[in-house]
Amino acid sequence: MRKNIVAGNWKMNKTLQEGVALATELNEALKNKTVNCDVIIAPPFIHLASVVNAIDTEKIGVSAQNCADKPEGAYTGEVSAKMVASTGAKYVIIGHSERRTYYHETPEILKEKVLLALANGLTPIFCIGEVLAEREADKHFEVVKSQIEQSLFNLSKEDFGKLILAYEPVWAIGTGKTATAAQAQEMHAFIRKTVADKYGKDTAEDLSVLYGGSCNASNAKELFANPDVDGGLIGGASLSVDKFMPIIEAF
Ligand SMILES: O=C[C@H](O)COP(=O)(O)O
Repeated sequence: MRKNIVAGNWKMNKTLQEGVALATELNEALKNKTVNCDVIIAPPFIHLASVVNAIDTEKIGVSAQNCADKPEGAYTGEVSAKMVASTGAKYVIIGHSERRTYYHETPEILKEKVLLALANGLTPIFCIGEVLAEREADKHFEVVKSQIEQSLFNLSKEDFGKLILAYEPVWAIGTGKTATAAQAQEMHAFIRKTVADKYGKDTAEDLSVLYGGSCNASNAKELFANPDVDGGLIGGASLSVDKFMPIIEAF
């Protein structure tokens, strides 16, 4: 079902102690509050179980930032979707541009990760988005469509309906350069239409599509006010409760 969602991707930040402290502080801040969105945090793998134990997971969902493209076995250093699920985490970010760029994750690899996440009961938060050169060449719609087609259009309608998508223009990530509300709305509407053409209007209307890229307390309200923007995937501004709470409260 389509929901408003604010998700914080901590990336490679915070020691275990700092991460548990941040999660605990957020939990306190949300304790007696009614908010108009689901809240998710995505700490590093090694924090997952401790964070799950430190918070009320009915109020804050926990996500991994990645999972392996293999179910189990001799893959040194990898963490499987099954292991992620065993910590109590319910979500996993897949296809973040940092994984695509720095770790050379291809559409085929991402396709496997999505299948394994779903098979283990995790909700994938699947990231898509163009780099600056692609936007400047007016190829951003084509690029985003092909990212969706290549890694997700093998899914059944039922499985596709379990996904969350996150549109993150790569040029806006960590740069302080946010997409305008109009640019975000235009792309989110395009994403929904792409999904509708393949799976039908009902699936597209039920899908939550988040925006990510320098989203913060000052621009969240304007971004989230768009009809096709269902929330945000927040990096830098999710690393302190003072910065993250106003984004949650932008709904
Ligand atoms: O996953 C989060 C995004 O990459 C956005 O990061 P940012 O808010 O630091 O730009």
